[in-house]
Amino acid sequence: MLGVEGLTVCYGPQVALRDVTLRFEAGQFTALIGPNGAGKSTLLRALTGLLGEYEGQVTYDPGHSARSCLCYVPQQQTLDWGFPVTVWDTAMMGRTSRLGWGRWPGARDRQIVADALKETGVYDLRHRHIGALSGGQRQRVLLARMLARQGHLLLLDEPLTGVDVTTQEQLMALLRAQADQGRAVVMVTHDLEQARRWCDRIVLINRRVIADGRPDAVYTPQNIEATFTGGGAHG
Ligand SMILES: Nc1ncnc2c1ncn2[C@@H]1O[C@H](COP(=O)(O)OP(=O)(O)OP(=O)(O)O)[C@@H](O)[C@H]1O
Repeated sequence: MLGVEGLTVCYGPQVALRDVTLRFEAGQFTALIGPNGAGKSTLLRALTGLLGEYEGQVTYDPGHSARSCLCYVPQQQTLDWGFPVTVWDTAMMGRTSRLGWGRWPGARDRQIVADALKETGVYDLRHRHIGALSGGQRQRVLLARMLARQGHLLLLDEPLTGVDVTTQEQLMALLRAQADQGRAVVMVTHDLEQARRWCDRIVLINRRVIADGRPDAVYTPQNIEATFTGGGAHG
């Protein structure tokens, strides 16, 4: 459905990713796991088409373009939470980005946004300014915006950061359900155990792919060591 082939990304002399080939399928919930600076966010940005220069290819299946199908939830701290918009407006952005220029949201769009806010548990906060929310509430709003867009490819960069344990479980169940409904879900996380419980597939990455497969097959001491001791970066 979506993938990269031979992807190499450099920031000046720094190699962020080297010759990465991965394919993400509909109905699959994948966790991207690796240490800080492993290139996980860079990989997600490449998949969105936001990355400027790279070697290799980003591929979409025919009929699926990034423009119409993709939902990207960046790391919470990379966003401007002082921007003067409400929870409702933010979720509606997921809809308007889908509609395109010159088309105004109608009753159906408002219903979709209301449903997304209810599903993520922030409907009652819809009139609140986004700057007045807690970290967990902000994350729920970002997921509501993602749901409102109704895309098929969901890319999430550390969606559980700053979220309490109960909320984390709710959000993971929500993402699992998205995959079960036929969407491709790709999530960057640092939580190995949570990924094991909820995801079909784990990709261990440290500038290159160290291991890729079902959680039990991937979580070997050798793979974990190669990923987190830096062996992956130069090996
Ligand atoms: N815009 C940029 N300019 C220069 N270097 C960058 C840029 N973006 C990322 N890097 C570098 O590329 C490497 C990979 O960064 P990236 O953010 O993709 O890693 P990550 O695995 O998502 O890390 P983290 O878990 O800390 O979010 C890091 O060494 C980072 O410093």
